[in-house]
Amino acid sequence: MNTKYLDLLAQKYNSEEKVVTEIINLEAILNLPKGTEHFVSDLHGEYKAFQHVLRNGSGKVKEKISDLFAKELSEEEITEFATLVYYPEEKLQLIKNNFNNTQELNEWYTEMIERMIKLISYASSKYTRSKLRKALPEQFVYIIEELLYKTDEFTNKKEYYTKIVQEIISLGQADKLIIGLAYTTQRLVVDHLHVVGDIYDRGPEPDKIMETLINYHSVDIQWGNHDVLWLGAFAGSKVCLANIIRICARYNNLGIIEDAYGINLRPLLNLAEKYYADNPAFRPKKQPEEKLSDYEEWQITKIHQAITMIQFKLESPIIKRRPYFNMSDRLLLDKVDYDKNEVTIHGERYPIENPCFATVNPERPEELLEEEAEVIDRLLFSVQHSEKLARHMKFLMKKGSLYLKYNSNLLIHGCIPLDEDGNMESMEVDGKSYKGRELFDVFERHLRHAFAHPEETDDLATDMVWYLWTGESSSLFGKRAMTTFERYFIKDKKTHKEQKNPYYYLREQEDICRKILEEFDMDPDQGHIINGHTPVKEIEGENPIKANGKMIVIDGGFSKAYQPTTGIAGYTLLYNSYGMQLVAHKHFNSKEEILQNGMDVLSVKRLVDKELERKKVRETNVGEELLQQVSILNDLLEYRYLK
Ligand SMILES: O=P(O)(O)OC[C@H]1O[C@](O)(COP(=O)(O)O)[C@@H](O)[C@@H]1O
Ligand SMILES: [Mn+2]
Repeated sequence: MNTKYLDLLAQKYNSEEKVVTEIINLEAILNLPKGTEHFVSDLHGEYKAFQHVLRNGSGKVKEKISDLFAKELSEEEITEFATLVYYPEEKLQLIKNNFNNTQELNEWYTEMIERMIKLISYASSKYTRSKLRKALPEQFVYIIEELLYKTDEFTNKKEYYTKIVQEIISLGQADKLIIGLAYTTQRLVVDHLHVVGDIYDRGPEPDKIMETLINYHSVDIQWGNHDVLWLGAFAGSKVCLANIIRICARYNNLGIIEDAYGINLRPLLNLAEKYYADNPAFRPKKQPEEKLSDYEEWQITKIHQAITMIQFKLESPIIKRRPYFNMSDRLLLDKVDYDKNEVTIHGERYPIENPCFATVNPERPEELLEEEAEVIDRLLFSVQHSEKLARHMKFLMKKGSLYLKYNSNLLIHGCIPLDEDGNMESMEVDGKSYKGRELFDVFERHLRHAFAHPEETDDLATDMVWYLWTGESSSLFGKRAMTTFERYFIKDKKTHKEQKNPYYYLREQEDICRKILEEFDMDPDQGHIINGHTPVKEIEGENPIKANGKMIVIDGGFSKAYQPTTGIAGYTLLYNSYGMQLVAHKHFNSKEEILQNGMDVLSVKRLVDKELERKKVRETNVGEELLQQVSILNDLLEYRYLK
């Protein structure tokens, strides 16, 4: 061990006792049961549903309450108490309205505080006191610790505790304390959160999800194809930018661009008003509760067309300057007969429905009008200067990666590109061929480079970010080609089909999953692949657990727009010291419904894997780090303090 480093460390641990204490502390932590990991994916802007899953810890909160209180509380009381833990502010308000006098209310407060303290004591039993302290509401740490660590045998203290609780109530602090305790419980129930991609697009509030994640105690993110699209836009890719605005227009979410991120859409609207009219193919998709005036709907329809055409035009030069992207089939603007409104795809001619080619010059279809070029430049400037978006994108970079190896599991959003025989599929980038893990690393390097150079808009790194969104060998897209053009303009549904990478049927096989785990230097006996991206079609009998449990698909099914195809809202995964549990969620309607009726949206749990012995921190990623620290501290002890 480098002695310079040890000298530096000795400044922090400047006595033998300090080193010894820290070693003992770390050893103690290593022997605690591993914390609970919570996996969610495909949130797609559905902040409220995500909040609910986070607040109830995919059912863990209620489970702990039932464990503790099943004997003394009825099912109804348990649900009511669970709701108080999920939404303390709102539930307090509702409950308080039911009381007729202060005495009744105070009795209720006393009981709830006692229950909450019991619950916290139980939920924190596998953590150190120091960790629990960090999770407690700051202004009440001292008081809660007094209440938590009371020992019932010393009954002479009982009065003292009763007094503390009474004081809290009479000082008007009971609500605050209950709210603080509720959030502490939520935090204790889940130790670490994994978001397996697709925070953005289709739903209305991705920005709020980002704020939640920024404030969350422990989280990592595996980027999804939609997240990468946003990162690309921020990193200077105009075509990614056109895509995010197109998707926001398509799902009636332009508020995200304008109101949440403060990006001015006026120039785009002016262009749209000038060149486009109503067009059924471009009307926004709405949820039943969303209302738009005819005027608003026309405006969005026009913006939708304007930005879609800009997107198609921007794709062409990239496809042409990167032949190894192998996307020349996608140069569809070149294949349109603008007089007849027909397009030739794979040798077949199709009529174009609902055309909107007013800005296209048939001689040079990819050429942007000066106005279009100006609009996209102004949009890019605005995007790159949005303070809030910058904060969100930087967080996404800091906590995110294309894949993650965590506690012997491999977490990826999309796929590992495979050929039909189950071999890693290779892709050529700038004259060199890559496959498997190496390909992931190349993709990630380019993404990070593009992000570090937002002033570059046409370099390889920036083009590669777009490739990740839509390229045939992208680990995030996982399909051969994106048929956006066909879905807007051609009636014949066979042209809409997007062929999936063989990975999506091969992943049913255990040996393929084992091979993938080995490719990532992981133990195939221990590990699992945890995958998002594709909704599990429960309706059609699809099982989210595949390949003898080696593959777990956990699309959370949060996206309302996609729920009719899945039959269930989706899945989340929990992994604690006893093993893994898959949780199936039903549709989340509203917080109000849960507050009123206590309806919880969880159902079945399937045991994915049961540990024969309870897993300890020692056997986890965190444990590995702690073990290294212990070893360094032992070196320090020997070098500095032991004669
Ligand atoms: O349903 P929409 O809005 O038409 O989007 C469809 C597009 O979304 C994609 O499915 C990608 O999004 P997902 O990652 O959510 O699957 C594309 O393959 C497809 O072209
Ligand atoms: Mn996806």
